[in-house]
Amino acid sequence: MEQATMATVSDGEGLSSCRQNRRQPPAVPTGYAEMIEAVRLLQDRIAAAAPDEELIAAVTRDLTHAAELLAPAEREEAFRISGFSEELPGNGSALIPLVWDVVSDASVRRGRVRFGSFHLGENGAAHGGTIPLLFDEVLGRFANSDGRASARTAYLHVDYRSVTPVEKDLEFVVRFEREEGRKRYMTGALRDGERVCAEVEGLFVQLRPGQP
Ligand SMILES: CCCCCCCC(=O)SCCNC(=O)CCNC(=O)[C@H](O)C(C)(C)COP(=O)(O)OP(=O)(O)OC[C@H]1O[C@@H](n2cnc3c(N)ncnc32)[C@H](O)[C@@H]1OP(=O)(O)O
Repeated sequence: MEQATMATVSDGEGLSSCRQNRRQPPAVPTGYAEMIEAVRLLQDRIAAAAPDEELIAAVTRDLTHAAELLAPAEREEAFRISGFSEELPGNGSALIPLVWDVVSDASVRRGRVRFGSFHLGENGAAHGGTIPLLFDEVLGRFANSDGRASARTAYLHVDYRSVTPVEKDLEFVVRFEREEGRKRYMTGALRDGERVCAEVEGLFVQLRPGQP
C-alpha cells in the first residue's frame, strides 16, 4: 500500500512533529460517481426488499463477487476517494444522505438533502441517528471551509422538532455563528417545506499540531 507523507510543522511554540495525511488529491476515475450511485441504490433496494431465499442467494453471490473485485484496489486513507472528493455528489460517500444544490457565503450555507429507504427508522421517518450524521457532515464541512485548519466535532446538540420523512427532498441551512480561539460555533436546521424537522447546535474545536 502507498504511504501517507510525514511532515514537520511549526505550532508557534517551537517545532513539533506533526503527522499530516498530506492528501495527493486522487483523480476521480471515469465512472466512480456512477459506482457510488449504484451502492446508494443497492442500499435502498436492500432496505426496501423482502426477498425470497433464491433471490437472497443470487444477490449474496453477486455482492461477494463485487467485494472480491475491489479487494486489490484497497488503499490507505490518504489515497482514498470515497468521502474525500468534493467534486462528487455526497463527496463520494454512500454513508451520508445525499446532499446537493449547496450554496454558501461566509456565514450561511444552504442545500438540499434526501434520506433514502436505507435511512428509514419507522413509519416513514428517518432513523434518529441519521440526522446527527447529516448535521455532522454539513456543519463539519462548513466549520472546516475557507482554508481553516482542521477542526473536529466536540459536541452536537440535536432537537428533533417533527418527523423527518425519507424519500423526500428536504432543505437544510447552516450558520457559522462565531469563532473563539480554536472554537467554532455552528447552528443549523433541517426543513420539510416550512416545517422544521430538526435543529442543531455544534461546537468544532481546531486541532493542535500533533493532536490525533
Ligand atoms: C472536512 C471534514 C468534514 C467532516 C467533519 C466531520 C467531523 C467529525 O465527525 S470529527 C469525529 C467526531 N469527533 C471526535 O472524534 C472528537 C473527539 N474529541 C477530541 O478529539 C477532542 O476532545 C477535541 C479535539 C474535540 C477537543 O479536545 P482538546 O483539543 O484537548 O480540547 P481542549 O483544549 O480541552 O478544549 C479547547 C476548548 O474547547 C472546549 N471544549 C472541548 N470539548 C468541549 C465539549 N465537548 N463541550 C464544550 N466545550 C468543549 C474547552 O472547554 C476549551 O475551551 P476554552 O479554550 O474556552 O478553555
